[in-house]
Amino acid sequence: MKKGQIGEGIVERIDFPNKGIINIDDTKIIVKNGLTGQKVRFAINKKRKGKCEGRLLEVLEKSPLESREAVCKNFGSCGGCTYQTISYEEQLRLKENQVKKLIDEVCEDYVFEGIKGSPIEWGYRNKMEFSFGDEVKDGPLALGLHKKGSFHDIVTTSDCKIVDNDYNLILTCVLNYFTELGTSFYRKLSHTGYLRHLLVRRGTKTGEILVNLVTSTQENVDLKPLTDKLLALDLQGKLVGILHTNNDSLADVVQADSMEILYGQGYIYEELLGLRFKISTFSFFQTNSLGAEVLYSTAREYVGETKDKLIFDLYSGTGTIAQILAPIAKKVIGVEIVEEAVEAAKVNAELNGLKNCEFIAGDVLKMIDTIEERPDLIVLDPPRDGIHPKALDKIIDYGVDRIVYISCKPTSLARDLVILQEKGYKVEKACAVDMFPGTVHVETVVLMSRKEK
Ligand SMILES: C[S@@+](CC[C@H](N)C(=O)[O-])C[C@H]1O[C@@H](n2cnc3c(N)ncnc32)[C@H](O)[C@@H]1O
Repeated sequence: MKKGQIGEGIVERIDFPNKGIINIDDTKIIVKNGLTGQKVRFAINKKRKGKCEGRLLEVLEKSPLESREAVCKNFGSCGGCTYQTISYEEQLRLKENQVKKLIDEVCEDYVFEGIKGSPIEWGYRNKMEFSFGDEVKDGPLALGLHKKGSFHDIVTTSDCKIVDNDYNLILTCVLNYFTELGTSFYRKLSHTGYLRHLLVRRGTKTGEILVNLVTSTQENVDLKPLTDKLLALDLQGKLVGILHTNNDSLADVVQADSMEILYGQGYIYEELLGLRFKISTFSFFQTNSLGAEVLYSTAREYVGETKDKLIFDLYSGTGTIAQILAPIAKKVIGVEIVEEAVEAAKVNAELNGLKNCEFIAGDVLKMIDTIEERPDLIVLDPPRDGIHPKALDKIIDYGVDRIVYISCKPTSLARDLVILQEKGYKVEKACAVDMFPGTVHVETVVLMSRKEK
C-alpha cells in the first residue's frame, strides 16, 4: 500500500491504547480508534519499515462488540471517550487482553491476575480540565474537550457522562456567561484572546467543589456576576471555592502566573481508604477516587509484609501511596519532582496524624543519591513515559527484595520490565485496574522480587 492510498479492511484487534490492527497481504496497518470486528475505510498517511498507519475515514460495518447505544450526544466527535458503545464488561476484557499481551511479550512464568473494574462506570471523575475554543473555525464559543484527533477544535461537553452532573451545570453556566458577554477565547497560534481553561474538581466522597477559571491578562472582565451565578446553581455537591488564575504562558498548559480567590477557599478535601487529603487546584491526584481505592488496595496487597520496613514511594505526587502504607510500615520516604505536591503531601500526612512519612522534593534520578537511608521495599508510580534508565539503574542497585510498580502506560512498563528482569528481578504477578471507563486508559500493578544470587 502507498501513502495516500485508500483501503478497506476488518480490524482484527486493538493494541494499547487505541491502535486498530488490520492485516492486508502481509502488511500490518494501524488504524487509530478502530474497534475489533469493525469494517473500516482508511487512508494511508504514514509508511515506514513495512508498517503502515492509516487514518480512519468511515466505519462501514459496526463491531459485534458494539452492543449498546452511546449515552452521550458528543460520542464519536469528543476526544474523551472511545468505548461507550461497548458494554463495560467487554471494555474490561479488552483492556485486560491488551495489558496481558504486553506483559506476556516480555515476561515468562508470572501470574496474571486479570483486571479489576472501576466501582462506578459513570460520573467517576473528581477533576476535569475544560478548554475554551470553537468547534468549527470562527464558530460560537465552545467549552469542553478537544475533538478526537484535533489540536484546535473544542467540543462543548455539557452532557458529559463520566462526570457528575454538577460539572455540566457549572460548564453551561460559565459558557453562557461568556457567550452573552461576547468574550474572546485565547488562540494558541496568535496568542491573543482571554479565556483559556476551566478547571473543576469535585470530591467524590466529600462532594466539595472547586472551580478555577484560567485566562490570559489580555482583557479585564468583571467576574463578580459569574461568581454570583455559580453560587446560585442548584448543585448536588457544595461549591467551596471559585478561583481566577492568570496564565500568559505561550505553551498550552494549565499553569498559574498568579491566582486570586473570588469566593471561598483554594482547595477541596477528598477521602481515600479512610484517609483525608487536601487537594489544591493544580496538585496531582488520581482522577477516579473510588478507582484509586481499588488501585491503592491492590498496591498495598502486592507490597506484602511491611512491618519494621522502610519503604520508598518514588514519584509520590501528593503522597497518597506513602500515607496508605505508613500505618503498616516503620517509615515511608516519598520523592516527587513537583514542589507544590510535596508541600501538599506534608500537610496531608499531618492531617492524617502520620509521623513516619518524609517527603522530598526533586528528581528521583538525583534525589536518591542524597538519601542516606536505604529502603527495604520500593513502590514506583512514574509518569506515563516510565522511569529514566539511569534512575532505574539506581533503583535496582538498592537490591531490595520486592518492588511494586504501578503504571499508567503498560507500553512504558513493559520496556522497564525488560531492564528490571535483566538486572536480577523476577515478575511474580501483575494485574490491571481500570480507572477510566469509556476511555482507552488503564493502570497496571506489578510485583517483582529479587532473584536468588
Ligand atoms: C502517576 S503520578 C503518581 C503520583 C502518586 N503516586 C499518586 O498516586 O497520586 C507520577 C508523579 O511523578 C512525578 N514525577 C514526574 N517525573 C518525576 C521525576 N523525574 N522525579 C520525581 N517525580 C517525578 C509527577 O509530578 C507525578 O506526581
